[in-house]
Amino acid sequence: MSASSNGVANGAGGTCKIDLKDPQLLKTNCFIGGKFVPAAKEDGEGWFDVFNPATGELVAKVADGGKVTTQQAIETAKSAFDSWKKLTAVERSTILKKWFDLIIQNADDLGKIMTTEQGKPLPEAVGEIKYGASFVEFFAEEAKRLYGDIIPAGAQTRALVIPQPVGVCGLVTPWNFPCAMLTRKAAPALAAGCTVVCKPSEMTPLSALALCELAVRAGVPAGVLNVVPGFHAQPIGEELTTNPIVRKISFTGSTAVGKKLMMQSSSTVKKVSLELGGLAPFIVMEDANMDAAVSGLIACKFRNNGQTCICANRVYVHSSIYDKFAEKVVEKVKSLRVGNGMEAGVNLGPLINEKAVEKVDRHIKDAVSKGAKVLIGGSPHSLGGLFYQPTVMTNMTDSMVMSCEETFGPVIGLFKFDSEDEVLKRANNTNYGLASYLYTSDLARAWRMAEALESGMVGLNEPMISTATVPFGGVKESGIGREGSKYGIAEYVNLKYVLMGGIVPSS
Ligand SMILES: NC(=O)c1ccc[n+]([C@@H]2O[C@H](COP(=O)([O-])OP(=O)(O)OC[C@H]3O[C@@H](n4cnc5c(N)ncnc54)[C@H](O)[C@@H]3O)[C@@H](O)[C@H]2O)c1
Ligand SMILES: O=CCCC(=O)O
Repeated sequence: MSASSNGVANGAGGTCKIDLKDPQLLKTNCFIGGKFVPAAKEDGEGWFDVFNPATGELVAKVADGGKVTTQQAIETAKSAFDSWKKLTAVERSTILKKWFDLIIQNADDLGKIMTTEQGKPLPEAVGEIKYGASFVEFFAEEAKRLYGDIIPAGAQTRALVIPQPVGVCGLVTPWNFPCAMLTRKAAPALAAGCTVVCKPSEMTPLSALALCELAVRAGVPAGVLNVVPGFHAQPIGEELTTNPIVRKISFTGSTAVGKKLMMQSSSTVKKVSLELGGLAPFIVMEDANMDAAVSGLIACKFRNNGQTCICANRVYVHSSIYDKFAEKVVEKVKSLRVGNGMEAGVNLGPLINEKAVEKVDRHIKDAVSKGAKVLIGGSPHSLGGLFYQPTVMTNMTDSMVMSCEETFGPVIGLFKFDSEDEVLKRANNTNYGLASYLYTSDLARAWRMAEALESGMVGLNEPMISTATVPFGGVKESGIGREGSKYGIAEYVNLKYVLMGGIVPSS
């Protein structure tokens, strides 16, 4: 079956038309060698459905790539690597800046595509497009600052260190930030001189493909950026991780899949970066500015309806302020509006799929069965479908699933604690270590606790920690490597050491 020219085809549950200023941004084929092409014959030349999580309508039928399509993309990226790496940093930077400009110019359309396939409210989707674009801008600049070193050596020698692009990179990205997770990888890779093959989530391939259309317009040469969408992730992932041409895998997604890709990548000893799951503790000390902590928690927890890897998952509140804090949080949650993200005034869209709804429901039921008290919400929303009520629970204990499993939904569970030592122990008692949040007015305590928290990132009296300029990433089973900042481009280079001899010292 083939998609119609605007990418919209008839589905049993109705179809969904996206009202775009530029309909050419809605692409449904694979993007290989600078062209939108069907999946390979050997992969069946099939299509898979992308649904709108708010309405259940079919948004588009997208080319269903597999192993052979991925092989073709890898070969294409390999051919493009030779000339792309030879461009000067300024030449690559100029192209990336053009891509950035086009993403910003088309932010409204890109936001509509994202809201339609992912569900987040339109203003939040447009916000993600701008956030995603900021990685392209940042790394366009950073391309020009990929410095090497000269190290003093012997009397007649000098040791040189040259950063060189690693080669073809396989980038695997999730559905929760379909634009920013891709640009956070592709922009530094391209800036460093690498070429890439991306596999977006099967739930949100349209955002990735729209970025490709803009890359063509920006002058990104054919084969430098390739995207293979596919319903079955495994064959694409297997090819990316075992094909010897691919020299680097960068993955964002669940810890379980990250471990698998890391293991698969070991057969060809690839460089690996992993941005995985989190279980962020959000700690409110007795000396915190309570209103700031409440607002911070709402911003942090409900970003993307709780479906963000750095969302607070365990909220620890000092026993002396616990009841008041809970009351204030409930007041704020009452004002959150749930609905279709295309409607004005909506704060929380749908969850991504049935599995996500079941997980949220399971976490709440587990907590309630062990003594938690639901102050607001606690069940699916009356809108039905994938909508869930924003929920606040008290009386949380460490025996509940929410204390050790990522919820990825709009649920706040408040855990009581009595001392700094106790809360640090409980916060660190997990294999995850992505983000932590701490609210306190005591500067010495802020330093002490920030240093003691076992996570790659800490928000100190601050819930919104992500920007292109800082190193994003986790410790323990939350990941390896950093994205964003000067450290983000380092993930896409190998350092070559050259010993230069024959230097005759001046007399
Ligand atoms: N640390 C971070 O920066 C970060 C950012 C966003 C999301 N996440 C995490 O991602 C998870 C949610 O995303 P998700 O549900 O899309 O995760 P997921 O692991 O199910 O999927 C992520 C991507 O991997 C693909 N995939 C799944 N199985 C694969 C396989 N066998 N081989 C190759 N690719 C495979 C999926 O199709 C998707 O493209 C959460 O755990 C969240 O915390 C982490
Ligand atoms: O889901 C995790 C990534 C979101 C972010 O970059 O802040």
